[in-house]
Order: sequence, then structure tokens, then C-alpha cells
Amino acid sequence: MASMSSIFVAVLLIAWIIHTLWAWSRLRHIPGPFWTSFSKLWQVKTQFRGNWYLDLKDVGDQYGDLFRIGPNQLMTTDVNIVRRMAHPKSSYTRGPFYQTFRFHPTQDHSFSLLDDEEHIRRRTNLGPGYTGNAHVEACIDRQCARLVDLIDRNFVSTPTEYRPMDLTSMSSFFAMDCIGNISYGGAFGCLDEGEDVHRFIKWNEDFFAAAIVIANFHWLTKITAKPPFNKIYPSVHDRGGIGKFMALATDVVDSSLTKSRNWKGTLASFFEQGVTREEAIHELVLQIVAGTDSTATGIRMTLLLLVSNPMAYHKLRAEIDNGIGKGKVSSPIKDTEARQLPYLQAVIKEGLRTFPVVTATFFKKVPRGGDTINGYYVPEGTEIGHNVLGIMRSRKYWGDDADAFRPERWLEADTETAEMMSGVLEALWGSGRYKCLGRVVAQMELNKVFVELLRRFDFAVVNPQNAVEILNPGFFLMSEMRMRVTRRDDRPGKM
Ligand code: HEM
Repeated sequence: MASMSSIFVAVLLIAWIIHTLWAWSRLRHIPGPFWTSFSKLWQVKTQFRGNWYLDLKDVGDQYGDLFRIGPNQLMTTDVNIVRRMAHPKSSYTRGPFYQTFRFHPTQDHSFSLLDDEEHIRRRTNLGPGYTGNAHVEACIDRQCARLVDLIDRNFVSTPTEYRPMDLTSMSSFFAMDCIGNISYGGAFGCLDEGEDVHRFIKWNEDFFAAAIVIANFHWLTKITAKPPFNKIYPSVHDRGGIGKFMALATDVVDSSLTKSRNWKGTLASFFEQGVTREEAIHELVLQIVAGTDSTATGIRMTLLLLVSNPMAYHKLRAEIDNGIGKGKVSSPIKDTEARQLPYLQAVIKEGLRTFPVVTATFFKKVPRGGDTINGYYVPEGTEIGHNVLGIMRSRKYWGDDADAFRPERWLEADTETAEMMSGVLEALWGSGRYKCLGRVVAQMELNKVFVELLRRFDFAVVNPQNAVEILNPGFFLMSEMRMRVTRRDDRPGKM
């Protein structure tokens, strides 16, 4: 007679088979690689290979605008679906993916909140703290000056001296110090000697490698939130990584609340809008994670694309020099002036389009009653994510040269096409009620940094055959982007 344990195992196996077949049949009419209907193995495999964004695009190219990548998970390459899911009146909700990005087992920041009502309330209160005001502009100007100074001191090569610069870390230091100055009351000091002072980059690599796997299996998020597993969360006692930023944020928020320091900017606005102490702390920590590598990737990859496209590089330099000559570009350039430089704006857009810097799934959940998308019925509870690289390289939106970095496309387009293109590119920042809160801050950084660098320096890639190391388990992890930097002898008004 079979033992109780073997009966138990058999029941479990049968239950698993029935569940798997049920999951397969719910979405069997939606195209996608066959095995993705039964398990998340494809996702895990491609994430571990660090090839997520490229593999996802390949699958999208093969299977169309709505395709399956897991038993309950679809991806879309259609910008209208991204907008529809995020529309203020839509009943779609965030998928469990978001909760994995909590930095505390029980406390949420705006990005990790699953409760939509609470998320809208939080965004309404936080929103004014993310505007690009004079305080933000002054902070970014200061960090541009410090970046220039660091390059001047440590990384200028001459015919007799070779001092290569790793642009991956330098761009991260710049973005991190901008946030420090804007929200924490002072830069963290990364740009002082070119050091990851609070070891964020190392933490980021480890965190994302683990978080992406956990995000695939939401039950792990629930387990890790409970003792004893909750020890894996960062703590204010950590000497580096995000725990250190939590300690800094706590200090800043507490001293601001007790008015022992008179903070301007982000925190002042948060408190005016009724953001609580805990909410403010976790939001400041989120800013480091959401606002460092995203913007830094935009800076480094756009610069790489420019350096690899001499015509675009020289056109941009000429526009900057000309603007300086005509008194239309101050030192440092004002945000309002940068917006009036058409080629600069085209370069920034084209850089973000050709190399979209944020490639996470951002899964949303289909509401009660299901939805019909592009003729396919999609049952409620199905998760749908953004195929960002697919959207930004789709021939449907960008034409046959979608893969090429060509800033001119933004200047050649007629008004209607240019509006369509800008609208599609906007999806890079998410959409509607989920849209990036830091968009204005990031844009201001991009508006300034290229001008401040290119007016003084020239850049050349050291290893064109392997210009940068890229791993993408869902987010970009980059290293080793060596640049040879030289001082411009022909710089306008030699500063
Ligand atoms: C090029 C730079 C950036 C890009 C492309 C980008 C993109 C995004 C995207 C795609 C989302 C999520 C959208 C969704 O859930 O559907 C997001 C969320 C967010 N980002 Fe950014 N981001 C950038 C820079 C920044 C910066 C500099 C900050 C902070 C200063 C920031 C703060 C945030 C926050 C707080 C959220 C959560 C918004 C919410 O909860 O609704 N981001 N960002």
C-alpha cells in the first residue's frame, strides 16, 4: 500500500500539472515562445545571462506587439497599451513586481506602493517636491562644476601623459551628487576625488541581481519580509550601500522636522504637502536608486553614441560654440538656454531613444472582467509589462533606420510626426499616473551636462572594440567605459 507521503506527493504533482495546464490555456491564444507558457525559466535564464533587454526585444520582433513571456505575463511593444494601462481613469493596477523594490520589510516609497489609492495620494503630496525650481538648477550647476573640476584635476590626457577616465563611474558620481545636493542638503562627495563614497554602486549591483529574481517569484518578497529573513533588508547601521543612505535620509528628515537645519527644496515641499516622516525618509532613499543609474546611463550612453558618430559630435559642438559666441549660452548654461538649442535637444532625445536607459518590466495587472487588446482577450489578473527597447527601436514608430543614432530625425520630421515621436519617446518615463516623478530633474541634468563637458573637453573611446561592459538582468549594470579626455585647445573664449 502506498504510504501517506507518496500519496501526498502524487496529489501535489497532480495539482501542479492541473494548475500549469490551466495557466497555459488561459493565455494560449497569445503568441510567444512555447515554453514561456509553462514556466518563468526563460525570464530567469535571460536575466542571469544579463541579456534581458536584447532577448526581450528579439522575442518581441518575432511575436508581435503583445507577446507572452511567462505563464501569467505578457509584454507589449505598443505605446498605446502602455498609456492605456496608466491612464488616470484606467482600472489597471500595479503588479506585485513593484513591491520587491521596498528597502524596508514594511515601509513603502512611491515606487513600491501597490495600493493604487494610496499611491495617488502619495504622488499628489510628493509631486511639488520634484519640480525643477531654482534650487534644483543651482544644485545641478554646482555638480557640473565639480565634475568639470574633477576631470580637470585627474583625467586630462596630454601627448605625454595618459590618464583614462571611466565614464561609467564618473556619470554615476555626478547623478548621485546631484541628488545629494538637491534632496539631502549637500553632495555626498563622490565628485571630490572620484570615489563611490557610500559604496552605492557595489550595493546596486548586488541588490538588482537578487531583486530581479525575487521580483519573478512574488512569494519570495512575502517570505523575505518576515523574520528571520527580513535581516536581508538594508539597515541604518550598515556602513555602506542603501542602508547608509537610509541613515543619511533619517538624519536629514529629523533635523529638518526639528528645524535645527533650514532645508530648502525637496524636503520643505514634502512637509508643506503633508508627507510624513517615514514617507519622506523612504522617498529620499528611493531617489538614489531611481535617479542615479537611470540618469547616469543616459549621460554615458549618449556621450558614447556621440563619440561614435563624429558628424553628430561636431554638429553639437558647433551649436554650443556658436551659442557661446552669440551670448546665448551662459557659463554655466541655463536650463532655459539649453531648451533653445535644437541640436542639443535632438541629441538628448535620440540618445534616450537609441539606448533607453530603463528596461525593467514595470508589470501592470489587468483589471476585473479582463480586457481586449489588439483583438486578443486578456483575462483579469494577467500582468502586462513594457518592452522598452522594442518600443524605442520599432520600425513602426521610427522607420527603417530605427536602430541608428541619428539626431537629425527629430529636426527633419513634420509637426505631426515630431509630436508622434515625442509622445512615443515619453513612454521611456512611464505614463500617466505611474510616470517618473524625477523626469524634470533628470532632464535638467541632461540639458546641462553635455554642454558643460563639450565646451571644455574632447572625448575619445579607448576600446572601440569593447567600449563598455554591459549586463542587463532587467536594469543596466555597466562598467569599464574608458575615455581619453583632452582639453579643447579651440574652446570658445578659452576658460
Ligand atoms: C533618464 C532618467 C530617468 C528615467 C528614464 C526614468 C524612468 C522612470 C520610469 C520608467 C519609472 C516607472 C514607470 C512605471 O512604473 O510605469 C520611473 C519611476 C520613478 N522615478 Fe524615474 N527615471 C529617471 C530618472 C529619475 C530621477 C533623476 C529621479 C529622482 C530625482 C526619479 C524618480 C522616480 C520616482 C520617484 C519614480 C516612482 C514614481 C511613482 O511612484 O509613481 N527618476 N522612472
